[in-house]
Amino acid sequence: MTAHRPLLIAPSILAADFANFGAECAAVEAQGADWIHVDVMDGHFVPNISFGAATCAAIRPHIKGVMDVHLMISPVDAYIEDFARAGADFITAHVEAGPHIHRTLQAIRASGAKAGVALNPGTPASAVADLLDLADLVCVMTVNPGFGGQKFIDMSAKVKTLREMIGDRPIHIEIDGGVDPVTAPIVAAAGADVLVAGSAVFRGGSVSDPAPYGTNIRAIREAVAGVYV
Ligand SMILES: O=C(CO)[C@H](O)[C@H](O)COP(=O)(O)O
Ligand SMILES: [Fe+2]
Repeated sequence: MTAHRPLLIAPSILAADFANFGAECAAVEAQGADWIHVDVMDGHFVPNISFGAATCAAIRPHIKGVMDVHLMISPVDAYIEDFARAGADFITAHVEAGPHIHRTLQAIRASGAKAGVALNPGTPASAVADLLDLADLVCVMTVNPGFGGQKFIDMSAKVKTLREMIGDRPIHIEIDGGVDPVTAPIVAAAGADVLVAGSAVFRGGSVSDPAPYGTNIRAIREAVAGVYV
């Protein structure tokens, strides 16, 4: 099912120290993070405001690997170039964010970034059926977007459906929301290969004491080791 790709852990800096993003990104990468997940919220598509493209550009030099930008904004298209210029490797937009997600994914790829499409918990897998040729990543939300630290909503049936729909295409299935060592195996067994985790990674650590980040990342990896094959 997923044997051809490694399981990737993408800490969400929504749970990091906002006054210290650059150092937090470097610290969590040094502790074993595969990607850095960056949550952009506009107070309109979701009921919370986080930060925008200028913050992404500021943290980019502190990230050695992949910067994975999750846009919880509407409209999207006018801002794609800003996030691409900020150095996003993946730009993910929500299927619910507007009437023209197909055009949005085209625009993301045209910007040079890889294109992701996100699904809220209430949106079925079928919503991306005609988008897979334009997508490098499908993000399955396991919380209603807008806040970190929420309780996991089991979307494993949707993940299984997506994995079948995707087949052999090189498209990541990313899980976002409430991922920890208890919930990670549920979605990894269903076919997800990128796990976003904010609270469960940053809990207990800090830039001056980053070792807990590594412990928390390893705990998630060890929890999925038996089921991710
Ligand atoms: O997109 C998000 C919220 O809308 C965050 O990426 C997500 O909530 C991660 O945080 P946590 O692991 O604490 O749930
Ligand atoms: Fe996110």
